Amino acid sequence: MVDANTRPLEAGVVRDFRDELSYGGYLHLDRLLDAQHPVSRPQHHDELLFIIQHQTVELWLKLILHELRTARAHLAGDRLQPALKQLARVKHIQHTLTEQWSVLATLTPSEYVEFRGFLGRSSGFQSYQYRAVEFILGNKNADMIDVFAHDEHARDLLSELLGQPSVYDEFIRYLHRQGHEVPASVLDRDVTKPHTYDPGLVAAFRRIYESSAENWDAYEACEELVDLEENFQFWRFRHLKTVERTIGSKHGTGGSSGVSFLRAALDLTFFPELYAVRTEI
Ligand code: HEM
Ligand SMILES: N[C@@H](CC(=O)c1ccccc1NC=O)C(=O)O
Repeated sequence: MVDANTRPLEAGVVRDFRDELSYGGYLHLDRLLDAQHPVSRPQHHDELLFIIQHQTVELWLKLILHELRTARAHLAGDRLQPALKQLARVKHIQHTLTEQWSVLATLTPSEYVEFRGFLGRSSGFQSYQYRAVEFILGNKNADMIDVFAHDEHARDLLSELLGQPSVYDEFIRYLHRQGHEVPASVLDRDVTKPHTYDPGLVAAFRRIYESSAENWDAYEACEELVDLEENFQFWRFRHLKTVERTIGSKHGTGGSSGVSFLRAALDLTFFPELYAVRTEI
């Protein structure tokens, strides 16, 4: 134990950053910490929580998208293990994002209603990074881009991802190159449309799951994708429950019916055949 209950600074500790890269400089903390601008008047205490909760989500979404793009490129280049490494990282980020809901759940309905009106028609529905992650995972919907008529950067990003194969498309193409029998209709599909259920693909996965020892790589990758989808659904579910306890069945600021609109998203699936194969085994 230190006598004075204080830790003396060691002689080697760097103190002069006039000519050195500092922590704040490297991370651009000046910009990062100057990006929280509550709009409520008089300023409501809890609006800072609301802003920071969303900003941290957006930072993690940026990293998820970065990792998924790289995972997709690895799959396209037949580098399965590096792709799985990126997906493992995405799964950890998803855990953090799902856990993070508990912070916002401390916002009571009476607190939120005091500044909700100041949010106007803005809504998480307009998160282009969230939509980008959905697109790269295969939940394509060109209509979603309409919301970004005001934002060229968002429109360009989403249009780019809409026209590219999803992570699932690249995985299926990889399986085909590895000699797995995959329906041509799936390989040649219009990638701007959402992936739809294909029984021929279920048959391909069934062969992989029934001879897992001989198809270990593919088998492992299938289970990683199921983890990823499940984690995505856990996030959606926590969002739904947080919304339910905060605004009940009010309509959303973005113009939707609110909770029932969000509940419908729980029926969506990125990888339907990976779920269907479970019934076949
Ligand atoms: C008290 C907190 C929150 C409430 C009451 C709430 C409410 C809603 C509602 C009602 C919608 C439906 C669209 C609309 O009409 O507005 C929605 C969508 C959405 N929200 Fe939130 N939200 C909350 C927090 C968050 C947070 C922290 C995020 C993280 C970025 C988020 C991200 C989203 C996304 C991505 C959508 C679109 C979901 C989809 O298309 O299925 N929300 N939210
Ligand atoms: N849609 C929410 C408002 C909301 O939560 C929100 C508002 C602005 C930016 C992000 C938001 N988060 C999620 O939708 C509501 O209806 O209360």
